[in-house]
Amino acid sequence: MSAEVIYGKDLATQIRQEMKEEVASLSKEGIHPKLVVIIVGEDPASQSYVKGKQRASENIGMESDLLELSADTSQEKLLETIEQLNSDSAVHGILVQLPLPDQIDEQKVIEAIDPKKDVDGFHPINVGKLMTGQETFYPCTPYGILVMLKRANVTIEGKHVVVVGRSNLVGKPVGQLLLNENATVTYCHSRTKNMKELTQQADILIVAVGKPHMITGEDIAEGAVVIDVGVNRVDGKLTGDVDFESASEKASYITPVPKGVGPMTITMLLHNTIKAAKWIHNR
Ligand SMILES: NC(=O)C1=CN([C@@H]2O[C@H](COP(=O)(O)OP(=O)(O)OC[C@H]3O[C@@H](n4cnc5c(N)ncnc54)[C@H](OP(=O)(O)O)[C@@H]3O)[C@@H](O)[C@H]2O)C=CC1
Ligand SMILES: Nc1nc(=O)c2c([nH]1)NC[C@@H]1CN(c3ccc(C(=O)N[C@@H](CCC(=O)O)C(=O)O)cc3)C=[N+]21
Repeated sequence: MSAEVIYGKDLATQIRQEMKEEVASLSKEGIHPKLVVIIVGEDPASQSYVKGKQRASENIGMESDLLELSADTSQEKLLETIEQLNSDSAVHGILVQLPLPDQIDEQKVIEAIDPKKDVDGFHPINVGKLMTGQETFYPCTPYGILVMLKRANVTIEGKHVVVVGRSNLVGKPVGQLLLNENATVTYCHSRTKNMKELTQQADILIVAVGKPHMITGEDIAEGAVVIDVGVNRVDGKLTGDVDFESASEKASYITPVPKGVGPMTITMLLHNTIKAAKWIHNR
């Protein structure tokens, strides 16, 4: 079998066009969705992601600010900045780019963001809502994966989903989101034994680890759907956690890196910001 490639990039372009129209129509009613991204320090990868987020917001006519804080910013200063944005009614979404420098407690920062402006969906209140199946902001990467699967007409209900990786950012929430869609979910992580036996049983395999090409054609079943979340820079080029060449010979659907999950992550961030603005205005 030769896999059909799910290009998140093309889907993202399509969805962003729809969002552009929505932003324009909200604007006529005096609602101007606005996102603020905070970045602490000068990590080049983080800089590149936040630039992408800025560009995407501007392209759909959404207001977006970037606050660049120096690498030695104190936790107190960052919390103060978040507090100001929480009370600024023109701001609907707040995203603090992770990871943060060592002097800052990531969990404290996440908990400082008003849950109604938490467009990453990382606040414990929103995590709890996702877990209990309530309407909330879904974390952008998991939500993007769900939308990709749905638009490719992949059935989720009753399927065995194997998630490799259990971070709070990606692995755990993507499993929860697909459990809510009635999948049967298995998580693998660094202490998992016989991982290959598990990945080979997956109808849908989601890989979010950060190790280039750790999953190959050998690790998957014939006809599996393979979602590659990994973004690794190898010799200056982006590559995923999945060896695309060998995996695409066996998979039924596969996502590439780049142009796969990444552009969908940004798209869902914009979606969540529009949702935040609509909620505040009871729309
Ligand atoms: N495309 C996109 O939009 C996004 C892409 N990413 C990318 O996705 C990848 C994962 O990100 P993130 O979840 O934040 O990463 P983390 O480093 O937070 O988590 C990595 C996970 O992989 C597990 N792991 C590590 N080694 C192995 C192994 N040998 N076998 C099985 N599991 C292993 C870890 O297990 P344990 O818990 O036991 O340590 C951990 O749960 C990265 O490449 C990142 O750049 C991230 C966010 C968005
Ligand atoms: N608070 C927070 N929220 C995040 O959502 C968050 C974060 N911190 N920290 C880092 C990770 C990583 N992440 C990506 C987003 C887009 C691409 C993306 O668009 N990638 C393009 C390529 C971009 C390029 O060329 O550099 C692609 O895969 O095609 C990748 C990775 C969001 N993250």
